[in-house]
Amino acid sequence: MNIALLGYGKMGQLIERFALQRGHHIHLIVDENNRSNIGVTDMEGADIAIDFSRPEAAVANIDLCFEASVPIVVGTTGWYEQLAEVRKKCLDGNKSMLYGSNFSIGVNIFFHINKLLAAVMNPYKQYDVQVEEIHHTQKLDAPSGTAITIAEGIIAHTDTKSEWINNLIGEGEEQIPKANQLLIESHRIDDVPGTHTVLYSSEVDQIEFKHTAHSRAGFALGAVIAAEWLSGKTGFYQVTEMFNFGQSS
Ligand SMILES: NC(=O)C1=CN([C@@H]2O[C@H](COP(=O)(O)OP(=O)(O)OC[C@H]3O[C@@H](n4cnc5c(N)ncnc54)[C@H](OP(=O)(O)O)[C@@H]3O)[C@@H](O)[C@H]2O)C=CC1
Ligand SMILES: O=C(O)C1=N[C@H](C(=O)O)C[C@H](O)C1
Repeated sequence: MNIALLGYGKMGQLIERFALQRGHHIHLIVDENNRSNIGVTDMEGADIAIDFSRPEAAVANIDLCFEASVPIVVGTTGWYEQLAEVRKKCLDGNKSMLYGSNFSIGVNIFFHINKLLAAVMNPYKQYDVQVEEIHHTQKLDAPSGTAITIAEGIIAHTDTKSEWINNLIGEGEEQIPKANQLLIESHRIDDVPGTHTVLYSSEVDQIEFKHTAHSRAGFALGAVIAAEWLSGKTGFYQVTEMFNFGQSS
């Protein structure tokens, strides 16, 4: 495939490496030198675009791909308050898009088991649940997109929780969650690629369910595989739809 890379930072550069390894061609790289001039004609000849840019840039990049009728895989997080609007544009215009807070296979297995675990824990009201995420200090958004997906999976399977709140540790006063609120605690520590933990705590014990990324390689390879999966499809997809781990909701 001819790939347009929208964003050429830590992830964009790694995605280029995996894409070349898998026999793809990099058709266009949008970086700080050319991003103010990119238009529909620059997208001509691209079979697919992969966006790993910045929260405030993602939606404009998606719009450009819709206008150019180039399918787009979006890994950028921090723009999900506009998700419903983007989904409508995609479906109304008969365009093609796949997005996901995390493209690694390990985290997608984690997402699946997280929902099963939440359903198992639901009757045991003596346990309170919390999500923790740790990322490098350059991360722009908090909580991480992955932590939001985890929290949504728990809320969907837990009677007592109806919304999440976030405390970014070290940044201002911490909120105390109400009984219906699921706390996501965010920590920023140099060089951490991404660690997510779900904790169920009672007076007598604690259950911890944890995923630790050792590098960004799983995210980058997953994004290239997602582009291959989206190729030839029309519609609006989430990364979780690429996997079939058996019964889930
Ligand atoms: N879904 C997943 O599996 C994963 C998602 N992510 C997400 O991907 C995003 C990028 O992460 P990462 O690569 O680590 O971040 P980086 O900051 O290393 O790279 C982002 C790059 O995008 C550039 N950029 C800014 N504006 C635009 C624009 N309008 N068009 C194209 N590029 C632009 C930035 O340039 P400049 O610095 O000049 O602004 C920067 O080079 C984040 O939102 C992160 O949360 C990260 C890992 C995995
Ligand atoms: O910014 C990052 O680095 C990451 N962002 C994604 C997120 O917000 O969940 C995925 C991964 O954890 C790394």
